[in-house]
Amino acid sequence: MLSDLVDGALEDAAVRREAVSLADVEQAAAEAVPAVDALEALSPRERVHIIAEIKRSSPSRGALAEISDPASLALSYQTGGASAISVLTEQRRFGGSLEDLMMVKSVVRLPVLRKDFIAEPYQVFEARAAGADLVLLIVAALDQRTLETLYNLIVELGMTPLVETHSAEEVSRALDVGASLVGVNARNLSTFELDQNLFGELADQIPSGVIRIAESAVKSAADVAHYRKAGADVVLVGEALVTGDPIATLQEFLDC
Ligand SMILES: O=P(O)(O)OC[C@@H](O)[C@@H](O)c1c[nH]c2ccccc12
Repeated sequence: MLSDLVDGALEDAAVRREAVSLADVEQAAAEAVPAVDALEALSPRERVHIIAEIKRSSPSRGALAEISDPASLALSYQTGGASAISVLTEQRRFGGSLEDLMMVKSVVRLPVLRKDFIAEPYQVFEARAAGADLVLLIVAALDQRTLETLYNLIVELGMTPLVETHSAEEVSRALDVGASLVGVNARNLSTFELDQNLFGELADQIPSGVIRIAESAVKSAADVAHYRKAGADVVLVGEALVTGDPIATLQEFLDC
């Protein structure tokens, strides 16, 4: 499944590249408003930070929400106290687009994450050109050399990489490239299995000074408290926010 998602994302990028060349997208990235400092926005504090996600559907959960106006949902997230916004831009299985990200970026002051299956530089330049401040890199989807190349490019463009892991080995690979924002996804992207204990098992391996993010299936205040206790500085929440009342849910989760 993960390699299908990556292949699909690369095919879609190749189609966009027919319309906008690499040189043009590089130029657009260079001219974009500079990225905001996501590390500062997510730096550990007494309260948990929430990255609030905009996601219409997913291969594991099916259709979640229509979201006809991603900008207004993002504004609700900002009002509710989110520290950053994640926008799924993958089209085939998640129903997102770079246009969603641009609309969101035009209305919020919070840092915005491009959540997609990023595997080549073109997609990183596109992210910056669309206004992204953070870019997701999924360790399981990349060989170490590509991970490093993409990581360095994201940093060169002034953005922050969020490096996603799902095992002890992947955490070491994330740390080897110098990641300062490490996510542990409770969901295995190949089998879709969930393991809510994984974050707690891997958290100790992530040194202090590196921001630790717990991702996926955070559905209740109790889940937030569970991850907080296990050492999460940040939780990334999608489904619970797009299917419920976003402001009330954020406030409840922030009170943990
Ligand atoms: O909707 P949830 O269960 O709250 O999960 C959000 C987020 O963790 C999930 O969307 C996610 C984590 N890593 C990803 C990589 C690609 C696509 C999606 C994801």
